[in-house]
Amino acid sequence: MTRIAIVGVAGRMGRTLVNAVQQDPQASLAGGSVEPGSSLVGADLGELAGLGKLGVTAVDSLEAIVDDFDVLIDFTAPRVTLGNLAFCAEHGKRIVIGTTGLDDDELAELDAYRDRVPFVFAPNMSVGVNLTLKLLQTAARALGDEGYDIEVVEAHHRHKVDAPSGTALKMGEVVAESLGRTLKEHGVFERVGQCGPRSDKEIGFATVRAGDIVGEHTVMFATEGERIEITHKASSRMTFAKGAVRAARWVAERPAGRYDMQDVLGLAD
Ligand SMILES: NC(=O)C1=CN([C@@H]2O[C@H](COP(=O)(O)OP(=O)(O)OC[C@H]3O[C@@H](n4cnc5c(N)ncnc54)[C@H](OP(=O)(O)O)[C@@H]3O)[C@@H](O)[C@H]2O)C=CC1
Ligand SMILES: O=C(O)C1=N[C@H](C(=O)O)C[C@H](O)C1
Repeated sequence: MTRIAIVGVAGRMGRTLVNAVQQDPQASLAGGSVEPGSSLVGADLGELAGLGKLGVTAVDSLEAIVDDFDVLIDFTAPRVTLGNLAFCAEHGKRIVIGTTGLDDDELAELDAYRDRVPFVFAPNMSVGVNLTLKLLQTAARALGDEGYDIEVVEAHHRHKVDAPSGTALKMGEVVAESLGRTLKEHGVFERVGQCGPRSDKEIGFATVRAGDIVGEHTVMFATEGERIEITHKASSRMTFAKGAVRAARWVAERPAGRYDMQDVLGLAD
């Protein structure tokens, strides 16, 4: 049985994760945290998640539950996540990180923990998106150098704070790597005004934010006469939450290292 605690348990993903842990017979809900000073400290996690009382209450400090859990699941914000990674290093815990929007410095800071903490870090925990990454690798190798323009389009709910999504960036990176390109050199994140025609090798990104869209990603390979689109649409956050719980069970048995969902799902090259 893997004992799991959830950081940001009152958030959109936090509440969904409570449901996913409860549905998994090999996982138990060991605790959950909310932001320090939150009015939800002491709230029952089951009630937060719409499941009725579970007898496990929200805390505002991981110290309070440090002996109760084996693996932390964190879908919050970059600085919060990095603090929790340090906590895990100090206390011999494991962590699954779904947080997106880390900048280059934050990514370097995260990476520095790879020898000290077993952790899974992935911008999208769904099986479907991770399979899509493999399809993109194949498509990019076959089409990318044959005159096909590559564009990534993503759509999310109106509350999302980072753009492009972590998944869109990952999709762009996979395509770029397959073609010996980099997003630093070839990524185009804005087109406005007299921006001129596109260049052959650029990889463009477009972002939609509207209503309650859970998460949609399309990578387009377009040339004269045809267009191929590889699309993933999430219709429920449970797909991410179930993946995260699967990752928590998986990482509970692993030595220190930085892993992603391709490792968890056995899809890594
Ligand atoms: N990898 C994946 O598969 C997925 C990743 N994500 C990513 O997960 C992240 C969260 O998304 P979402 O759930 O929609 O966002 P929410 O804003 O709904 O949830 C984040 C929660 O974290 C809480 N929080 C902030 N600081 C702390 C703290 N110090 N301790 C404990 N809790 C804290 C917030 O509380 P408060 O509201 O009080 O500030 C909030 O409840 C985003 O980066 C998103 O992109 C989302 C879905 C899937
Ligand atoms: O913020 C979200 O909601 C999501 N974020 C992730 C991302 O940035 O890729 C994954 C998913 O699409 C939902």
